[in-house]
Amino acid sequence: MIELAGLTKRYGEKVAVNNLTFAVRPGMVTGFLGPNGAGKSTTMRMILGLDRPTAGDVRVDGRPYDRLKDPLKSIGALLEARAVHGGRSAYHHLLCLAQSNGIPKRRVHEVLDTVGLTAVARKKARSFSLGMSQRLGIAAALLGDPRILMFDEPVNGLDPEGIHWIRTLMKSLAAQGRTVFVSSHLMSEMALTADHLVVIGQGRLLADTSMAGFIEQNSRSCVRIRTPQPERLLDVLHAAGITAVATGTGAFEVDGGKPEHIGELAARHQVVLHELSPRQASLEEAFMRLTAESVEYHAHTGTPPAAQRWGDGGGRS
Ligand SMILES: Nc1ncnc2c1ncn2[C@@H]1O[C@H](COP(=O)(O)OP(=O)(O)OP(=O)(O)O)[C@@H](O)[C@H]1O
Repeated sequence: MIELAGLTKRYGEKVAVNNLTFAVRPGMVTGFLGPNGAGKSTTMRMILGLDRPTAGDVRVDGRPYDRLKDPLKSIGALLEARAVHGGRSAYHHLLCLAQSNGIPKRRVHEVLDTVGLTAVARKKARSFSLGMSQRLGIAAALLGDPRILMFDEPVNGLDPEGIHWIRTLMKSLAAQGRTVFVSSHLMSEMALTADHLVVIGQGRLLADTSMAGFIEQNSRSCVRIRTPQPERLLDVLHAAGITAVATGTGAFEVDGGKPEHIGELAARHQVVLHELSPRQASLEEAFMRLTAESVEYHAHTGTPPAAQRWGDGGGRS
């Protein structure tokens, strides 16, 4: 378990992490989500004692990191995949780590096998691709057989096979009862991996929720309608107790409506429809709405907020 209480980090005027309180529990994958610059890496560095909090407290298995007896046996972390001595082979990198932490040599062979690097174990780390470096970083995290694992953006720059491998590994580590804490700025990735979500923006806690709860709250659907008889349609819908909102592009949207229900109503009242399409808000869009206020650097696309709310799956003339 990792516990944060009022954790805060300032760099001069900048508040990178602002009064974070939450717990990361065992037996599940907890996704740590936030836009770029939200404070994820700073939080993870404080968990590992690499950055000193300005205020608050963080504990790993009930203790501050620097009071852990065998840190690598309590928590393993991948923060920066390329932070390896490039002139060393994968085998020697892991062997040095094992020897300086009282970890038996056989674990080096075991973790090389787990991450699929046995065949290239004697090659210099500087010749490794990003995917191989990520695997080596994960092997180092697993070396002490820790109950807690922490990965900072582990799928960045990986090909689909590498992404699938990391996803499967994280789930299997959680299924073994371990605590798995993984950061990402992609909701779509977390939706496939995490059981629990902690969302931050500008250093503040925005959500601490189960993935299932987040999906249930944010997977609302709507129906998009276009008609050459808008006034008639609105009257028919209004009489049926249905609220339609104009999108500003000549179409209407009914939040949570069913297309068959609206289509039948329109047919019964002889209203001509040119479009009747169900739409689903994606989790990525729900995440963007949640963090919209806290994104530091917006890209100005010129797209109006109403059009960004729902997936634009075509149908626009
Ligand atoms: N050593 C530092 N000195 C000054 N400011 C810093 C330092 N480290 C981080 N920051 C600032 O703190 C904020 C949080 O940064 P952090 O790297 O923790 O965010 P992040 O969520 O990990 O972002 P990303 O997804 O881009 O990696 C940013 O505004 C960053 O510029």
